[in-house]
Amino acid sequence: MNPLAQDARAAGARVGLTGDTITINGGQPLKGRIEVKGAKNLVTKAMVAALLGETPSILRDVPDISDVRVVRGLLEVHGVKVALGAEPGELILDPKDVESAHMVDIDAHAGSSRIPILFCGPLLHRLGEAFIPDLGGCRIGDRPIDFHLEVLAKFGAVIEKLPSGIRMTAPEGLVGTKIELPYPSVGATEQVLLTAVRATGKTELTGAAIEPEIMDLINILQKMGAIISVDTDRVIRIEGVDSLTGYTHRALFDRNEAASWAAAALATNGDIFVGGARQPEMLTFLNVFRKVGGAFDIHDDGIRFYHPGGELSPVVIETDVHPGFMTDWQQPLVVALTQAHGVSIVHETVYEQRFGFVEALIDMGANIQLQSDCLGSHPCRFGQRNFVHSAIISGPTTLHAADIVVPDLRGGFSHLIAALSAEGTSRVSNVGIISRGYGDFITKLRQLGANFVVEGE
Ligand SMILES: CC(=O)N[C@H]1[C@@H](OP(=O)(O)OP(=O)(O)OC[C@H]2O[C@@H](n3ccc(=O)[nH]c3=O)[C@H](O)[C@@H]2O)O[C@H](CO)[C@@H](O)[C@@H]1O
Ligand SMILES: C=C(OP(=O)(O)O)C(=O)O
Repeated sequence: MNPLAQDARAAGARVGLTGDTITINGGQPLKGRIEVKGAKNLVTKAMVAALLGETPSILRDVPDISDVRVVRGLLEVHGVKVALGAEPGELILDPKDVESAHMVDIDAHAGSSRIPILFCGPLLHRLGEAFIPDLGGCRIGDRPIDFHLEVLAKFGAVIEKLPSGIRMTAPEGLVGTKIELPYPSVGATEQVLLTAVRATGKTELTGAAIEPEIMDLINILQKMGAIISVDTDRVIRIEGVDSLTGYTHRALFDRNEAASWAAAALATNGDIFVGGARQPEMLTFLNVFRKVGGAFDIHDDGIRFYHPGGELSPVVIETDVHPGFMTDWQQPLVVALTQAHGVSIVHETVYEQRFGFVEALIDMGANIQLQSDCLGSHPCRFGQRNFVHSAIISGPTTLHAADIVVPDLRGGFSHLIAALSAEGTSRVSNVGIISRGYGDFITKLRQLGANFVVEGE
């Protein structure tokens, strides 16, 4: 097994996933309606924000994904009572016992998600100390946390690196500051927000990320009593306040999940109505989907994505920070691009190693060449550094069945799509990792008429 798959398998095992291998009889269009819930990349941060409130928070449309379970476990370790609310997908997060909780067993969640790093600001405010275990998340590059540590140090955190993780204290409290991010990192922007809202005085962040999930986190923090303005040119200003209350919020839908099902509709010649998907957050994706030859209808309650017949066309894509084409969308779309007539190019500019999933597609018959040059109009941070971060996809190619070990979340979903579009029977293992970000995906595949068997069921 390759090291990536080993990491992924270990991460899956850590969060207790079952039904890890599925056998797929491909070659049939996916058709039907599924619903997407709140975004993994917002919900997990919204759960952390509840730590900042003096009163309980209510979060709605929480998806049943393992990243939510990991963050729930971390919050409970820190004394937050987490209970299910009256409506399906509703969580009630009560932080009143945080001060009296002991930090035990936090290491049990090490390596399962990247979220623990975002506990630092809230815990420093509430307890004056924080311990962060080794982080997980998809292995799609080095994934350093230098921006996070620099940001926290600027607020006044004292950081001590230990063999088992990172310990932080704030002997003088946390004080607002001026910060400039060298790259608009989603996580580092969230770190600033979650720390600045309760810091003493004002914070000015330039070079901020402005993804829709960040804007929704800002909505939540404002509901809690924070004062945050988002100005032009990636500048966010925060005025610290003395206390925050809990919030009630319905999470933004998961645009990454929606784009993945859209790509599945295109690659399998299918027709999928994604309930809960909205146009504004998907504008950039929809343009590319249309250029490739996919069709969509926007409805009040979701978006219908379908293959309208005819040939698919090649495209040139560069992934980028918002409002660009999101990095999490490229893997599922690449499967559809193997069916386009001509040469497509994908230049990945956000992560330096996000083409690990391509090896399995090549084994299945795809014609994909990987390059370390920047194959796009923008030279990126990875050019001239031997990172294989551009792909040339020549199509159409018939995909045939294979045995695949899923390497990471989005790569894994793209492997599912490939197996569903390929003729024959594929065995896809380590699918548990897909539950990190795709709630109930086995049920949804059934709703869409996929022909597969979960081993052991
Ligand atoms: C849980 C979550 O929300 N994950 C999303 C988040 O990840 P995440 O928040 O980890 O991604 P970032 O935006 O921080 O990373 C972007 C780039 O900045 C670099 N970087 C980041 C932090 C740091 O301290 N130093 C540094 O060099 C990263 O290596 C990467 O090359 O945004 C990514 C980019 O939209 C998405 O793909 C992930 O799905
Ligand atoms: C890379 C991803 O997530 P994470 O940052 O949680 O690993 C993803 O959602 O595709």
